[in-house]
Amino acid sequence: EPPSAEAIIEAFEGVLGPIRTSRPSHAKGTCAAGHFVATPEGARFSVAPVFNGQRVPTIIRFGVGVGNPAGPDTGRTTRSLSIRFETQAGDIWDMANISAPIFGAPTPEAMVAGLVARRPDPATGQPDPQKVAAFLAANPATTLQARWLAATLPPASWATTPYWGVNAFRFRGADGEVRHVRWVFEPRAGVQRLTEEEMRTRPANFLADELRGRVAAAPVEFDMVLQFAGPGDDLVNPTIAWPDDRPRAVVGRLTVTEVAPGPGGACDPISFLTLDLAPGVEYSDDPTLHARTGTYAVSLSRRLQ
Ligand code: HEM
Repeated sequence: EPPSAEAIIEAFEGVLGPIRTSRPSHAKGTCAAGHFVATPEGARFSVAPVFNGQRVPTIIRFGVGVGNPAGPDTGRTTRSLSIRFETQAGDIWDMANISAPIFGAPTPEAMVAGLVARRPDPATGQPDPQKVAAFLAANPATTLQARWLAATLPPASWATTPYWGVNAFRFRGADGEVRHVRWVFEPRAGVQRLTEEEMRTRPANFLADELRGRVAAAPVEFDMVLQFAGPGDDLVNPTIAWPDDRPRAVVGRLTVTEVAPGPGGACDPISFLTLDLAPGVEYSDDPTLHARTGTYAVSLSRRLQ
């Protein structure tokens, strides 16, 4: 039995304290808005309404993978791009994507065990380094994302990094065929990362103003690209990326046209994980994907109390 949503939230709260107003993960963020338009390839690979080629309004949240809303924009953590699509007919699809191709836990059990191992020791207020080391030694898959982040400089802008959906999904195409896919949002501005020097000198809160400046000059765009699973590709473990040479298709373009002038906004009362698009887009059997649904809902209800 995988851990319940309540058990997962309790594990987060054991490390970060009670959830009150901010998210326990990607606590820092800025609301934005724009629209999505699918390509003909999008309509070919999914019968979901979002891919019908019409302009679909979106509510967007750009985030930073920190446990505290005051965390720095310059650290070797993930950045995020969360999107709510809402079609003219009222179909809603929410997704939360990160700036790394893999996740930090292979299963919900490993995620909970990792959080429990990092619970601060009441005597010191710090996690017990021995417990953390023993957990990592016993769960090497939980070190893969941290290794990727250690080897990759952080983005210079929210507009200059790819964002991966990470979990596998099933797309039902216009031909009736069901395909296992993962997606990535590729920045039309190209990939640009901070230098080591800039990591030290950029202010802790540079990302929101940088994005406001960019969008004031011209919309910021991303191509949504599907990657199709090949034979033997892992469909249930988000710590394993699929090989780069798998077939791809550009299925749509996201255009960011507005950035909130300050904190808060329309993205805050959303937990970005609603899937209302069956039969065009469905969950894979990945247990970490299934664990997200209830957990995001519980987190939302606590932070909106
Ligand atoms: C066992 C698996 C996972 C658990 C238990 C989990 C848990 C959570 C929770 C509790 C939140 C806060 C939600 C809210 O308050 O609205 C969150 C946010 C987030 N998670 Fe996960 N997560 C999991 C897997 C993933 C994966 C695989 C990704 C990779 C794409 C991911 C990316 C994000 C992002 C981007 C956010 C911020 C969403 C926003 O902007 O509101 N998570 N996660």
